[in-house]
Amino acid sequence: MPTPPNDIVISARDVTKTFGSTTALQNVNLDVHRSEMLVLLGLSGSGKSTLLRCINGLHPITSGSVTALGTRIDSAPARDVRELRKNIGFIFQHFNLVGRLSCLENVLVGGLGRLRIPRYGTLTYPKSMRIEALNCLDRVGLADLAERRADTLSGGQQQRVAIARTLMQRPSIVLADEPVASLDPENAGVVMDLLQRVCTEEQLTVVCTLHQVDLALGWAHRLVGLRDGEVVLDRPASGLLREDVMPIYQRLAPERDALSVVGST
Ligand SMILES: Nc1ncnc2c1ncn2[C@@H]1O[C@H](COP(=O)(O)OP(=O)(O)OP(=O)(O)O)[C@@H](O)[C@H]1O
Repeated sequence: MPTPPNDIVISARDVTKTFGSTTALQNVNLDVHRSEMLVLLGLSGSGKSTLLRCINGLHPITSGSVTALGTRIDSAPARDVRELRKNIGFIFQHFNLVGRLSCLENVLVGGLGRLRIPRYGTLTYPKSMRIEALNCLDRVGLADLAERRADTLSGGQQQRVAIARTLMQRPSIVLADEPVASLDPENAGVVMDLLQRVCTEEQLTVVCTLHQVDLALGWAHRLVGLRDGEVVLDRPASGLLREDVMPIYQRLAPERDALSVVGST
């Protein structure tokens, strides 16, 4: 059954982004639906991270339009973009936790956007937020490590704390830039499981960049392939095979190109 248009939470229209003489994105069109887990694939330099950063307004686009949660990021007043960003979580390859803080306080930082004044130290946060943060840690299976310094955790555990911090932000959209690139295969699976769970159980929309095709096929609802800044593959993951995806990593002459761009879900 086709998804109703009002279920679209991110919409990119003819997005082009240049850095000087480099064209990082070229006429990208993409609609992402509520509760969809979309994985962006492509060679290094194909534009995956740039697209994520254009979606949350970290990179101003050169032309086209980007709408997220009903706000035109490319033309909205800065204040509206700041409000929108509170609804967009970002997960980084290197976790970006504050190593000397406890896991609980790192998670509490995710809720700072809801407070008028900054807090320093777990006990300065309202009790309701401390309970919520503990609950977020519990959802990633790490409640028992709440008091541990973040820099004593393994990489996989740190990424789970980063996901808990994002949940504490109560976002509608989660952007994840190579969230498993620093992890071993087992921990990568755990993190992908968590991202998929927040997507389906909490109705969040996840857009995630990956280099591992097998992880994308295993966990994504939809795969989008970029090549030289252009969308060259856009298919539901269900029924998709590795060999359907691999051509995005080849640089073929256009007349020999095995890919045909397929419309979204
Ligand atoms: N801030 C920047 N200044 C100049 N050029 C940039 C900047 N950010 C990205 N680029 C260029 O834009 C292109 C796309 O880069 P991007 O980082 O989006 O690719 P990617 O697919 O995410 O790569 P990777 O998989 O290695 O992270 C590259 O040619 C890159 O050098």
